[in-house]
Amino acid sequence: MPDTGPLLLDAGPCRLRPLHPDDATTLHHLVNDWEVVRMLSRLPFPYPRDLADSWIASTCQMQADGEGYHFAITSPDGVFMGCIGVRIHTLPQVGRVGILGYWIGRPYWGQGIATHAATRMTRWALAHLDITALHATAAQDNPASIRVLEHAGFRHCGTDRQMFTARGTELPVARMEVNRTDLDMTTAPSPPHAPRKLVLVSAAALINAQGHILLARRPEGKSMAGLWEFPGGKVEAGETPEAALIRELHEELGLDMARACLAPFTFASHAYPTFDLLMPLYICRRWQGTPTPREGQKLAWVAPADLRTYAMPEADLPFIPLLQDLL
Ligand SMILES: Nc1nc2c([nH]c(=O)n2[C@H]2C[C@H](O)[C@@H](COP(=O)(O)OP(=O)(O)OP(=O)(O)O)O2)c(=O)[nH]1
Ligand SMILES: [Mg+2]
Repeated sequence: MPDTGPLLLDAGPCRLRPLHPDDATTLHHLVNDWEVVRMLSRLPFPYPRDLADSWIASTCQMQADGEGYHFAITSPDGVFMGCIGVRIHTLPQVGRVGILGYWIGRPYWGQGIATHAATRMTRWALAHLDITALHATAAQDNPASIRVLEHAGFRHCGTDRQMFTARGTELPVARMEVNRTDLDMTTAPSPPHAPRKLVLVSAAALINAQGHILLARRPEGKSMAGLWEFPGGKVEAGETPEAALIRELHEELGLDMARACLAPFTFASHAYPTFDLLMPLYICRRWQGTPTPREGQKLAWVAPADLRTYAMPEADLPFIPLLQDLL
């Protein structure tokens, strides 16, 4: 089951919350509009009233099964304005991806609501769901929707043709995609020709009595959100790598430990698109306290054989066989 946390999200001037059966009347009133439906590939026009009920029921089931996460888009005082959702698909070679879809009722067009909702949903989905990327399509004659996706961080990755049920025909669509690296590039742009930055990070493989390793999921809002990492953080000016790690493990997990409990194991040296990472990894088997997520991160004790099932930052991948050999 993915880590979905409380499914109530702030998205600038709007809120996202799960759909409930009481939404059906308003949802039907807003979506049964030719100007809305003609841009949505799978919806019929007219949109039957009972389809609103069965759709809402199916979103609850999809969420319970971990197959889709659908939200009502509301104003801060709860006025229903549209829907947004992610459906999980497993693609050959690529693995699990989310398919983003949304619509806004016509009275609420032109206020940037779709952009706020899609931006928040994209960040949430990549931080909380076990997917490698989000995909979306938009009809080529719907430039407003293409712009929404661009603002949310999606890049164009081709064109296709898709059936539009309401229009009774196939139409050309823009295919768009965003992954975690794309988001990091848009949130931390570096000027062209800026010198590359070397970032020094200390990290720990905490190993418990069962020989399991503690991984932490980087929370929404941080770079690489949604990837599982070894707890730790950046070495600050004037700090030794060990002092930085002791400080980070206290700040992030509430643990206390002695310098002598940190055994240097190996290091990562990795060129990310926007910086170079140098990261010593220490082994630690003794500490005081129980690891407690203090920064909203999810924690998991992972058997060495299962490490590959957790999506990790690229720099960490060489650690996996070394830790499996050690343990
Ligand atoms: N802690 C940790 N960071 C990693 C790992 N692999 C990896 O590429 N990194 C990268 C992600 C970040 O770019 C950087 C660590 O930065 P961070 O955001 O965790 O730093 P921090 O804990 O000091 O947090 P902040 O105050 O800067 O937000 O190193 C890893 O296994 N553990
Ligand atoms: Mg950190």
